[in-house]
Amino acid sequence: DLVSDDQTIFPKEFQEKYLVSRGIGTGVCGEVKLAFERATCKKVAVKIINKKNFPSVGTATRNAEREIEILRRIDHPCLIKTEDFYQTEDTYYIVLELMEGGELFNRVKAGHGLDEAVAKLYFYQMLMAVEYLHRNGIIHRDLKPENILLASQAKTCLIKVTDFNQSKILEGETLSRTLCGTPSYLAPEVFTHAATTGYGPAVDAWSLGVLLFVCLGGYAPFYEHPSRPSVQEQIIQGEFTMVPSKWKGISDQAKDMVRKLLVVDPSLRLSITSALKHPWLQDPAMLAQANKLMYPPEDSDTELAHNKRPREDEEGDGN
Ligand SMILES: C/C(=N\O)c1ccc(O)cc1O
Repeated sequence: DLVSDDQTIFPKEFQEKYLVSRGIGTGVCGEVKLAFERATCKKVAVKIINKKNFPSVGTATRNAEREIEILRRIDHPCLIKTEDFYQTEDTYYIVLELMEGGELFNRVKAGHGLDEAVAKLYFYQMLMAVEYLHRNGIIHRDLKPENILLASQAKTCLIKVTDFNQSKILEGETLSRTLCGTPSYLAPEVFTHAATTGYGPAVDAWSLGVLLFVCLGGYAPFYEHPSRPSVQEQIIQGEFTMVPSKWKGISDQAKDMVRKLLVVDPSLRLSITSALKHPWLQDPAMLAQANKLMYPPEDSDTELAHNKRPREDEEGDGN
């Protein structure tokens, strides 16, 4: 095994395929580094996860390989692709698609929300990605701004959801591990029913509601404050405030979407499918923009390609 500049140990076969560069992100479950695939110079992201954060027994490791196979088949324009997977005795190395725009977390500056039109474009793509996961039997369970990546520095860009694989690959989440991260995005039933009746895909609808609240308002709906109940209590009560100064200029339809997602009772909460039908998203210009980002026309269909080819009525040797 060779050691990279900051003492991270990488397996030899990994080093033979990838050249590791600088750190580009850190999360609860591991560090992310930029790397280059030696054969193609293609840039990738490598998530390095210390197994002690995911206590695994023999069966879990076998599960990891099986889960990797499932995840390799996951294919949606708004989901980060798992490109490769290595493990040593104490570490997982997950090679992921690189997103040049980084984390949404860095785009939603404290105190300033995104333009409503930008938030709508991003939120629609998140809904499409999560609806696809649910259709494939995967509940994300950890949707938050750090797990929403942007394809470029442009405001109007493709977004991709990541980390849906970690909890799926690295053995099912235990409630204790779920509670080890920041609870701000966790749905109420994770605290009140998870240990007994468990929880379903509606937890992702709640987290998307929190994400949309943060993108529009520029602050979190449930947050630690000395004079307030604990975040867990605020969530269980569904207590949040849309501060007028922060929400002035935001449309009533956008606020209605947030209010219908941040509903404590999962059976009454807006489902992902219903959210996609909400009036706020019936916006042809946004839908056209999102579809162009998710399904870009093939090169041969773009006007650029047309400009290169002489038209039939033009001079040319006919080839
Ligand atoms: C996890 C990940 N990609 O899969 C990633 C994480 C952080 C970042 O700045 C860029 C990235 O592409």
